[in-house]
Parts: sequence; C-alpha cells; structure tokens
Amino acid sequence: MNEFVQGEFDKTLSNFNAMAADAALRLQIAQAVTLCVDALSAGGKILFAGNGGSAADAQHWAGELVSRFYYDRPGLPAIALTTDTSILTAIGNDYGYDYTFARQVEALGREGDVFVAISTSGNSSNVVRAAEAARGRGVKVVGFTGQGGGKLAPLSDICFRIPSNETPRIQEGHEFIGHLLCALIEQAMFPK
Ligand SMILES: O=C(CO)[C@@H](O)[C@H](O)[C@H](O)[C@H](O)COP(=O)(O)O
Ligand SMILES: [Zn+2]
Repeated sequence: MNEFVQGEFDKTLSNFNAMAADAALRLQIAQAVTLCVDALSAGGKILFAGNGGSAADAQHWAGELVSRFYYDRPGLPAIALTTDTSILTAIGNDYGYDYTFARQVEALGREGDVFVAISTSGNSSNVVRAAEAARGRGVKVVGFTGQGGGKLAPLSDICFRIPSNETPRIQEGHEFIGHLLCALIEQAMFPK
C-alpha cells in the first residue's frame, strides 16, 4: 500500500512539475482569462459542463464565480449545466443523453458567452456535441482535457491538455487550472 501511495504522489508531482515548466500553458491561461473577462465585461456569461468528476468541477467553478473566490465582490454570471435534474432528465429522456448539454447551450448560450467544456478523454459525446453547438452560436469554447485531446481539442478556441493519460491526474490538473482562472478573472474584473 505504501508503494501505491508513493506512486500516486510521484505521478501527481511529475504531472504538476511538467505543467509548471510549460510556458505555453501560462500563455493559454492568460488567453483564457482574457476570453472570459471580455465576455463578462460585455454582459456575457460563462457556461460549464462535464460528466462525473468533471460535473463536480463545473459546479465548483461556477460557484466560485457566482459567489466569491479570494475576496468579496459582486457575483459573476456563471452556470453549471449539470445541476438541474428536471432539465437533464427531460433532455436525456426525450432526445438522448448525448444532447444533455448541447440543448442547454442552444437554450442559454448567446454570442459572446464562453462555454467551458470539461472531459478527460475529450470524447464524451454530450460534451463534444455541446462544444459543437457552442461554436455554431458564436459561443467561445475553452476545453479542458488530457494529453490526447480527443474530439474536444479541435473544437476548442483554447484547450488545456493536461500532460497525462490517467483520469485522476488529468482531473487534478484541471482543478488547479480552474482555480487559477477563477482567481485571475476575479482580479481582472474587480482589481483591489
Ligand atoms: O471522477 C471520475 C474519475 O476520477 C469519474 O466520475 C469520471 O469523471 C467519469 O467516468 C466520466 O464519465 C469520464 O468522462 P470524461 O472525463 O472522459 O468526459
Ligand atoms: Zn474522480
């Protein structure tokens, strides 16, 4: 067991070391912040979606923006598309699970909004279809995925590809970058 735990620490540390050394990743973080700040400053909003642990990320990050992150300031408009069981079951039952997020993007997304699409494989159909729906409506797509990128990468205006093929490592990287984006958006929208 100790060996397993040590192995998990080692993989997580080497994943974060690789991210910390990646200058292109820092540039992407700055670009994603600009995209979100431009959208919010123009009266737009940020939509989030993902499955499983990534649904938790979607809700977590929307919560940081609507409520607060490091300090008190006005709430920012952000919606996780993973939370309303009536909507999710209606779309899932009437159109199919693949459409659970796309339908909501069609209903809620407006030109100038940002859709944050989270999928460790990059291939979850409901996330990929929602990214396609977003592009079709002039909604910018910020993708969060793994090393491979999957189908989501080419659909994204900016795509965070965590340098791992292991779902938990990818999710840990997502969580870190998601927090960074929330902090930087807060600072840019409401400088202290
Ligand atoms: O949290 C985990 C694994 O750590 C799982 O719930 C995981 O999110 C689910 O299997 C998802 O359905 C995986 O989908 P995706 O990341 O490939 O889009
Ligand atoms: Zn998990």
